[in-house]
Amino acid sequence: MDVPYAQLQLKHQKQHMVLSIGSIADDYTGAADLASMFVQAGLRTVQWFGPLPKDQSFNTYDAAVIALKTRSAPAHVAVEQSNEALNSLQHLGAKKIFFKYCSTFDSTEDGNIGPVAASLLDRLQARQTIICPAFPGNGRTVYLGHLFVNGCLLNESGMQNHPLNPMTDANLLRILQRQTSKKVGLINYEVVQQGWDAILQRLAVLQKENVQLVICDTLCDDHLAALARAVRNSHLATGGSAIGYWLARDIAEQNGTSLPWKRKSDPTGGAVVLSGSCSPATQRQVACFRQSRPSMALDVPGIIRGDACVEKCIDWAANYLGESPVLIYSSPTPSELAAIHRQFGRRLAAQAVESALAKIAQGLVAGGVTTLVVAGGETSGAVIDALQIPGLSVGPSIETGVPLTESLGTPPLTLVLKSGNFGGDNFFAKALEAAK
Ligand SMILES: Nc1ncnc2c1ncn2[C@@H]1O[C@H](COP(=O)(O)OP(=O)(O)O)[C@@H](O)[C@H]1O
Ligand SMILES: O=C(O)[C@@H](O)C(=O)COP(=O)(O)O
Repeated sequence: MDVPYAQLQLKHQKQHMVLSIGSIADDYTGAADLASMFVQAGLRTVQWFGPLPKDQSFNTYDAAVIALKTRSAPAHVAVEQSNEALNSLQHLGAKKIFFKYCSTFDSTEDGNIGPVAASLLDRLQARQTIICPAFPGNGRTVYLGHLFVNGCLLNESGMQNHPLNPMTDANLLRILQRQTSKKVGLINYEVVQQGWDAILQRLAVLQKENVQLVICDTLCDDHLAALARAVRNSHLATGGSAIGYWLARDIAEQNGTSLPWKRKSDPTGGAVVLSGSCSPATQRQVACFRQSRPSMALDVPGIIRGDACVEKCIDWAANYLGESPVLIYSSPTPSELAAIHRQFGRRLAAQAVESALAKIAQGLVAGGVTTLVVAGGETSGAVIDALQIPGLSVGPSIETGVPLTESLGTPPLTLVLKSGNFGGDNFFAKALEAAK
């Protein structure tokens, strides 16, 4: 049975427990997106890479977002890591749990949204959760269970060409039901439109029918606000960062205002942009930045052959450090990407690019770089892991879903982790300006 959320809040305060909400995100940029929403809603937020350590205090934060790299992992690995993350959040008293996945519902053949959501339900002994990927502010809406990106069906939005998780179906009921044995259902827009009490009633009806995973039509922010209000007392909610914002706002309104964010990092070292995203928005950002700043494309076949491409990029970038930020990228067009996949295989090529960018990041930080803008979720995961960054203090948004952050640990670095499809054409310059 779910306990009223307000009662849990009181219990936390009495026991000096700190986290009002704990989240598990399936990739690093998605986590940054969610963390930025929490901050915007008024919660002091830490982003942590992996389970929160038990011997460390997080009592200066209202919210924690655990970033995992599970989006493209085998389903059993995603479930195992998500469960470990859940344990660590529960240890800190976070009884409101939010599972964050992509607003384009990025999935593998086997999951991982269904298996992870199902496992979290079981572990929390919760009977139902909403499935709410929509992000109307960024053009992602759900209508009659179908996901649209800027008015195009998901499978016609460019996501059908994604290098790791090509999305070739827009029907969320079909996608999710393929991933889990738990029953999947829908609350359609006619109900959502009527407001939170109608949603609550419909959830109760579906619960009687043993529907545990409830996809929610969402066309606008009013729908998100109503959905968040309807699940105020649920232990588990799942979705994109937009529903995360409304859940956090509900909590922040009860908690009061948070303190302003302060930076400790030195912004005067060198700055680089590393991009391994092939998404259309990143393609445009790469093209825009290249017009006015030094840039170098990765030689992917060379990397796979074992040529000294990484060293070449580091040496090249070193010439500019202190003078100008530089861009190092691999953002091939869909046809170039298809050719690479044919020649080397999808996984091998992706891993080679991730590993090269991660090594370049290591070399450049060792050489004095203190600001990194990284484009792409998997790419960010590889870079953060290579730099052994434990967590981030999350600051204000540069653009929707992309916050300015600072690494925890020494020396602090200024970091911007950008989801592939987020940001305007001039995003890289804007992020570097915000990082100054
Ligand atoms: N030339 C390339 N050939 C094959 N894979 C590539 C190439 N360039 C980038 N990739 C891979 O594409 C994937 C992009 O995913 P990601 O970084 O999550 O970006 P996004 O946020 O756009 O999804 C990464 O695994 C990256 O290594
Ligand atoms: O929900 C979203 O769209 C983002 O938060 C996100 O997860 C994007 O993933 P990547 O494009 O792989 O960065």
